[in-house]
Amino acid sequence: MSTTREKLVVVGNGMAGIGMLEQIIKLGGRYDIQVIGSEPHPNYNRIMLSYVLEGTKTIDDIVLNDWSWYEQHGIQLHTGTTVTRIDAEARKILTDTGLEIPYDKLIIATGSKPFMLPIPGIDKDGVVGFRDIADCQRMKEAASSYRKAAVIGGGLLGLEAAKGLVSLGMDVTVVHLMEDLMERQLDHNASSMLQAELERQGIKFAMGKQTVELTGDQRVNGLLFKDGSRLDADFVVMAVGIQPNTAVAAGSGMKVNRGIVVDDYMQTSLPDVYAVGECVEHRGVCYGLVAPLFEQGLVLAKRLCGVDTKPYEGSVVATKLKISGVDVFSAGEFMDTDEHTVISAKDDWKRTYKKVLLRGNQIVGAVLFGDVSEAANLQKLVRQQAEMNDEIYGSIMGTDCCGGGTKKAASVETMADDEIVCGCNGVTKQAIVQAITEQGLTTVDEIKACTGATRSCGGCKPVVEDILKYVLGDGFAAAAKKGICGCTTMDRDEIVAEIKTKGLRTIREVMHVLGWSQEEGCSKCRPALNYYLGMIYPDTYEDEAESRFVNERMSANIQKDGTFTVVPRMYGGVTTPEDLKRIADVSLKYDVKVVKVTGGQRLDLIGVKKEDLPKVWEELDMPSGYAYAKSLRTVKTCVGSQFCRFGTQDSMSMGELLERKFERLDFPAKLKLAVNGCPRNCAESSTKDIGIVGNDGGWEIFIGGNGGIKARLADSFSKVKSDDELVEICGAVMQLYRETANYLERTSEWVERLGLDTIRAQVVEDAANRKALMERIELALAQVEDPWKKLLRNPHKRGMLFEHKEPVL
Ligand SMILES: Cc1cc2nc3c(=O)[nH]c(=O)nc-3n(C[C@H](O)[C@H](O)[C@H](O)COP(=O)(O)OP(=O)(O)OC[C@H]3O[C@@H](n4cnc5c(N)ncnc54)[C@H](O)[C@@H]3O)c2cc1C
Ligand SMILES: NC(=O)c1ccc[n+]([C@@H]2O[C@H](COP(=O)([O-])OP(=O)(O)OC[C@H]3O[C@@H](n4cnc5c(N)ncnc54)[C@H](O)[C@@H]3O)[C@@H](O)[C@H]2O)c1
Ligand code: SF4
Ligand code: FES
Repeated sequence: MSTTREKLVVVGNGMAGIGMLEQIIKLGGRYDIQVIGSEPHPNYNRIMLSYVLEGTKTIDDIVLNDWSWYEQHGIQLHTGTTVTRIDAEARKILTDTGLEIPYDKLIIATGSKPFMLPIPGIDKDGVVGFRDIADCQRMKEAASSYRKAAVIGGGLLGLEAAKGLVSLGMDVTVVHLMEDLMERQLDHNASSMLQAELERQGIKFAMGKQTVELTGDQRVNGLLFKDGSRLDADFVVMAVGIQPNTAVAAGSGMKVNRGIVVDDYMQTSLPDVYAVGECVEHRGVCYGLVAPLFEQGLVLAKRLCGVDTKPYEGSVVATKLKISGVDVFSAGEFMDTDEHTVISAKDDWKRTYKKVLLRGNQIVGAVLFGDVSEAANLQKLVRQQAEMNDEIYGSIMGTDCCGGGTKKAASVETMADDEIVCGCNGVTKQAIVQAITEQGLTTVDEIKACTGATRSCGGCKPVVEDILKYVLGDGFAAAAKKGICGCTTMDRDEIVAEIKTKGLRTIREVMHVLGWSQEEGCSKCRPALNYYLGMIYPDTYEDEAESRFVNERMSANIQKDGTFTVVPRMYGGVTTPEDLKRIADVSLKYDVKVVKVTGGQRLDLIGVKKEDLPKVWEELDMPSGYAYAKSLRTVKTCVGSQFCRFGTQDSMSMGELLERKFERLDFPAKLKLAVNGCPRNCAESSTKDIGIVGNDGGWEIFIGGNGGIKARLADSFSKVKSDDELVEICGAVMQLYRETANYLERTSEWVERLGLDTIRAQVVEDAANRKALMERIELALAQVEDPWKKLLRNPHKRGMLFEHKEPVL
């Protein structure tokens, strides 16, 4: 028996080709594999280029299979190499680098290229498509040297490109041929709501414009439209659709229409030659999204491994725009006709819109704007062409009152094993179930690390969570439960509940009554219990300073040389010449080593000796900036409407108001805010725990942002019309966070754990609950006092903490 393996050659090192190879590896296929790719990179997640452009991901972050993956699986990779010809008779491919590689089975996965409008000026400098890493780098470079960008095409790609360029500081106009954006996915209602939202985020639009020429000398300097009008632009991104890469296939005699024609098993018109991905035309359709290409890849991989498979019968596509704060979803049919039964709801105040289309009684399409919590569910229903019934209606249209959890579990049960749950990464229900049962996974994060599901747009997270609940059943709650430290098996919720029901009042009492394994507790549980008790009994609990971390005990940040830092409060980042003079005098007098402007717009006096701290605070006579505390740190503001010509809201005054109102309160972890006068967002709301952005009609609130190690963009949470509403929603969010977060849990983790919808339901939708939360935070706020003022009044404590010779650590 021959031991020689068959030669499998893949042309194209993109998501489709490599996704299919991953399946072959999983199925144990035995081939000698070679991959040829034009780009100089290993396989990466093309869809994440939008995030690379806006700066929230790096190229390294989006690599799907690094160089070692190819080595590990014995795959020979030729990067920077383009296949120029297929010799189907001699069964070999030829490359631009002079390679001739024989094959037994050949897979074409050459994807698409951006369609460049055939107009005069298209070859000028400063005109790019947006398809690969090189394009992305060109765009980032342009943003550092040029200011006015035009993006031609208001589809998914054009809008994501425009948002990325706005984030890079460019002045961006989207030029769109039609009157409605994303007209291939959205109806007029959703489209106009989308446009309004994107305008709020700083994108400009030129609608119904046909570009007939790109003007300029060597470099583009503008666009000329058919109606004679013009637009200045020194950088142009072409995003008017894509064209399958078929040249090599066509040149080898394969049947090619718009794409390479394949049958239901991805076979081309030539023997032993297959094709997958965007280069393919299947039953007359060329796809431009990743979910179909993973479905195609799975069928082909099974075929090549001799595993029984259903034919590929086409995909029902769903889209989600990857722009933070813009929730829009579309699946299946989206334009209503006389043949449809239409279920719809539009709320102009909340700026939400839902539409579900039925043919007969079958769900054949859906469009959502503003609230996409039902997206994953609807995507499945549309794919299954499910029959509408009262239960489904109730859950989608929000008239449901009970039993949601049970229904979700049931709907997971009816999913086919090979149904793709994560479209972006081609992960099936079966792969997730196997990962849970065989590897003992208990969290979505573990499933993400193991299977890749939820790794990209995150749209599949609710379904992954449902699968987790469904597979683990009662074990889900047990698995999720972990003691807060080694001293107890109780989690936060249980401890807080026991403190309340048993009326426990001190740390020692909690540890004793709840059976702590170590009588004195540990450095993990003591600060946590101190916080929980203070949160539960704000007006009566006696804070135990010795249970706090050293920085909080000293009300200053200790540095590596043993000195401390002093950060005076500057409300909203605004100061006065008098305060600055005092800071300068004190800095000189006490020999401050460095005065540093912090990321939160405050002044940090670094290098103050421990014994000088009380005197420094006394002479500064300014409130503490709490730079050491699990508390409200800073409210960063932009200039806003007082001075900025773009400003629609007074961000400086609002920042000051919020900082004065909520300072000094204990939180589970540090809390940072930002307030902006308009969607240009100069004070960077998206990386703050609470980010506020002014707009013409009021304010938009974002929550759960984080710019630290685990960076996370804040989610759009609520839009309000008045300053009072803004303060109330912010206060209620803060109190809910105080009451439900684990100690040290940042809002970025808290929002992911609780879910935005749960938080919104308690804070925005339930007015009575919001009021109650506000009352409780007001009670807590009534107790707070500046720690330095308090300390300076207490000579004994001052002596003990700062003039005592023993180390305090
Ligand atoms: C910015 C951006 C954002 C996107 N966002 C989403 C999203 O959110 N959701 C979604 O579903 N889809 C999204 N897409 C679309 C998605 O990325 C594509 O559907 C997917 O990458 C197509 O995979 P593919 O393997 O068929 O083609 P590609 O990923 O294009 O891979 C083809 C590879 O083949 C190489 N190649 C071509 N010709 C040759 C040759 N002759 N010899 C050697 N190599 C060759 C190309 O250089 C390329 O590397 C996005 C696309 C872009 C550009
Ligand atoms: N979030 C996502 O799912 C996502 C994001 C980016 C890209 N993609 C995919 O990448 C591919 C490319 O995206 P795309 O947006 O370029 O393609 P597209 O075909 O979806 O949209 C192109 C848009 O350009 C408009 N247009 C066409 N000719 C024009 C002209 N002369 N002037 C102005 N506008 C014109 C069209 O009306 C259309 O709305 C698509 O397959 C898309 O699905 C998906
Ligand atoms: S400073 Fe404020 S108001 Fe002015 S452009 Fe920036 S975000 Fe808008
Ligand atoms: S569907 Fe986008 S990450 Fe899963």
